[in-house]
Amino acid sequence: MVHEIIRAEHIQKMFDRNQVLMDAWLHVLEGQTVGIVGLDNSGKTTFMRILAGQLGYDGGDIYLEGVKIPSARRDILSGKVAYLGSENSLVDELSIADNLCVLKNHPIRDFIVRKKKIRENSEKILKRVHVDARPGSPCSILEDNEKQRLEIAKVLAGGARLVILDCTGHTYNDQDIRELKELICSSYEKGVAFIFIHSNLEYVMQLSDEILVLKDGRSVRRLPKNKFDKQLIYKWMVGYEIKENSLYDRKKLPDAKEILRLAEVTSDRLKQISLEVKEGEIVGILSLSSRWNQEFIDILMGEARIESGGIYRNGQAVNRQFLRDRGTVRNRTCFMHKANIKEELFENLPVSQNYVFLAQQKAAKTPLGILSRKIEMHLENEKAEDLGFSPDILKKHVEQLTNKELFELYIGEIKLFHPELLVLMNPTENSDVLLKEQIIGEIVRMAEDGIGILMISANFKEMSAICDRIIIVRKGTVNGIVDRRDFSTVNMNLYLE
Ligand SMILES: Nc1ncnc2c1ncn2[C@@H]1O[C@H](COP(=O)(O)OP(=O)(O)OP(=O)(O)O)[C@@H](O)[C@H]1O
Repeated sequence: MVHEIIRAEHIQKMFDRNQVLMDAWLHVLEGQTVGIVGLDNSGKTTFMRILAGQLGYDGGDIYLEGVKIPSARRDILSGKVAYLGSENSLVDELSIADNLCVLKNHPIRDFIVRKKKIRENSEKILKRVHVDARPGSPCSILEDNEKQRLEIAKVLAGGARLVILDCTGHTYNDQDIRELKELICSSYEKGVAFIFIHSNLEYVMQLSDEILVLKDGRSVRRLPKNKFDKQLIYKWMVGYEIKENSLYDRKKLPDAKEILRLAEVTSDRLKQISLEVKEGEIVGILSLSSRWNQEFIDILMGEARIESGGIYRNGQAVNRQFLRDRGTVRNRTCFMHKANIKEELFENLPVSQNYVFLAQQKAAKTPLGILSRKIEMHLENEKAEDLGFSPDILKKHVEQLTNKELFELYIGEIKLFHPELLVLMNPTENSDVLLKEQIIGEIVRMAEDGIGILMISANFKEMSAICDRIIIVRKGTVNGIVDRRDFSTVNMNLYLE
């Protein structure tokens, strides 16, 4: 007989006067993965944190392994349900073995025996989760997805029966999804179950046995695997029909000049990378390594050194100082990594004041004072609409912004700078299907305005909707360049394997 691990009925939750969950329900059986999908703010994370005992709730019932759990006994849930969010809990500076700390409740009688056991157990776990590293190595050497698999193994070793993977903001590629699926399936024999949340519906469909659609705080549909249908699921999520990754018309600008060129750039992780971006072009880089991506960005931003090769802007060789000076009259570059947007802003100030700082940076660092109020008023009165967002956003503090508003703010900032080069890293990461369409549409419009765009992502489908060509990076080097007209016929996986 298949056992039920968790069942939740009519869950309700208020934050202040905001009713976030109205009627959320689900049940998960042993040996099953349930995918949960819904637009941003539909209440997925709140619901999951309630199931994991991290948050209380105002109405409804939760049953764990058939037993009703009193709402005051959240500790029972947190003992059996592990919630793994987008931020991983491993400490980069500690060794993998220390992070796993697999020996629980052992009296430390013999330090050497203990160390040996920890190492042996860590080796077993590393092998099981297909991570090719030594237990003594620091966690910082691992890719994000390797860290996630280790975390799963860790919570399972700690006795979790339900593992919730709330990874909306996590960047996966097909290989990562295959590895994750293998780990999930091999864990079923331990009598456990999983919940998987991600903004990429295809990944959710690949990993799940059932999908639950959450809309405005209510569970609205539950579908078994043989009924999965992307368009239908989007319709339930959004409320009307929507097409994802529709192909955009891309026109080449006549006499477009070269904006950026890399000639055989080599560094610690980059091996002889050559590429160019012209005005109005969208050039994709399909790379599956987050560490390679980071180093590539660091080099483009002058934060990391290159060992050989050259970087050219508008045909001129440039140095690190020039690259560091982005957003200036000389170096009209904007960089957008959605996950980091907030880091570039002052969270406790209203949006309008953030713009004052940005505008001042642009206007050669004029002192604050009358000028700032002038810019603020200008923004409030005229500029907000030009920049594409509602005046209401200007008054909000950055920390109160929704995902959509943050994006609009960022686009506003880009427009304020009129860059000639825009570097994007995973631009639609952590966005629901509606916001994704908005972001992609905005990128195309900026290219039409002549901005040269370099888009780094692991999402081929999305890139192929808008890019003029895609550069495929494998093991640090360019493994192929595919032109737009060949996107539909070329099998990208061949370049990545
Ligand atoms: N601690 C909190 N205090 C006040 N409001 C909150 C809190 N946590 C969440 N909310 C609100 O609850 C609503 C639902 O948020 P939640 O994160 O559960 O949705 P979600 O579907 O997981 O969205 P996303 O995919 O964007 O993470 C949002 O309006 C959010 O602002």
